[in-house]
Amino acid sequence: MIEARALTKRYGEKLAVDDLTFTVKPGAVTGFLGPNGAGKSTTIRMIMGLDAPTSGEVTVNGRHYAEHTAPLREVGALLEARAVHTGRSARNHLLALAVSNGIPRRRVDEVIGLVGLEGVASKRVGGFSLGMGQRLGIAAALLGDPATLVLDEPVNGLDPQGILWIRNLLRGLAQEGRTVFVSSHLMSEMALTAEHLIVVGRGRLIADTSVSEFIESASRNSVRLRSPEAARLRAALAGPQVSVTSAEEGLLEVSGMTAAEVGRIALREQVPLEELTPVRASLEEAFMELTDDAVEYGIHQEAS
Ligand SMILES: Nc1ncnc2c1ncn2[C@@H]1O[C@H](COP(=O)(O)OP(=O)(O)OP(=O)(O)O)[C@@H](O)[C@H]1O
Repeated sequence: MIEARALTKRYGEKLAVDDLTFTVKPGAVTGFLGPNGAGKSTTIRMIMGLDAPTSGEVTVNGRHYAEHTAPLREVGALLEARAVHTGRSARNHLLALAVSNGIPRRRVDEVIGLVGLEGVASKRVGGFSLGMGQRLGIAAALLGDPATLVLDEPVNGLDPQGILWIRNLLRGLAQEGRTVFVSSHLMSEMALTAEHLIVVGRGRLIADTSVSEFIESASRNSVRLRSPEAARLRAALAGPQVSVTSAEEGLLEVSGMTAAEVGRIALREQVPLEELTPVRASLEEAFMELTDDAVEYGIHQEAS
């Protein structure tokens, strides 16, 4: 369990994390979502005791990170992907971590098996691919068999096979009853991996909700239709909550009405329809809409 209360971090003038209060519960994958610069990494560093809050606090399994006597057994972390440049083998890297944290040596081979690195465990880590490096990072996070896992952008730079592997692994770990908190700036990836979402923008909390509710609330749905009498239909569709646009002659895009409602009006007006299609906003669009004014280096700023 991770609990943040009024968590705030200021770097000089910059408020990187602004009064965040949220709880990450065990038994589900919780996505930590926000555009670049939203404050995700800063929040994760404070969870892991690598950065001190300016005000507020965050606890893991009921205590501040620094108060745990055996932190690796409480919380495992994969921080922003960076290759471990070392001449050590993967097994020796993990062994060193285990020994210095009072973890039995046999656990090393267990985690190597869990992440599928058996074949390369005696190879130098310095020569690992990004995907192998990520697996090794996850092995290190799992070493202490922690109840809580925190992963910062674990799928960055991975191929589809690697992404699928991480998705299944995280789901499995949550099913075992662990708390799994995983950051990403990719809405579509999180929708497939997470059940719950904490969404931030410019350091502030935008949403703390289930994935399905988030998509429902953020979706901007519309109806596309084609008719040889589009102009007449357009006039009949007009209303205070309805907006109609037309990108080409005969084609209308209607917001604020369901396809059924549009169909009934067309029937009433005796207007023939050649196409009537509900258009659902994509997940990325839904996410962009919600975080639009929260994007630090968004198109709007670049344009201005
Ligand atoms: N050490 C620091 N000193 C000054 N500013 C910082 C520092 N660390 C982060 N920031 C700023 O705080 C804000 C939040 O950064 P953070 O890295 O937490 O965002 P993020 O959501 O993880 O973004 P990304 O997806 O790009 O990693 C950004 O404006 C960043 O420039």
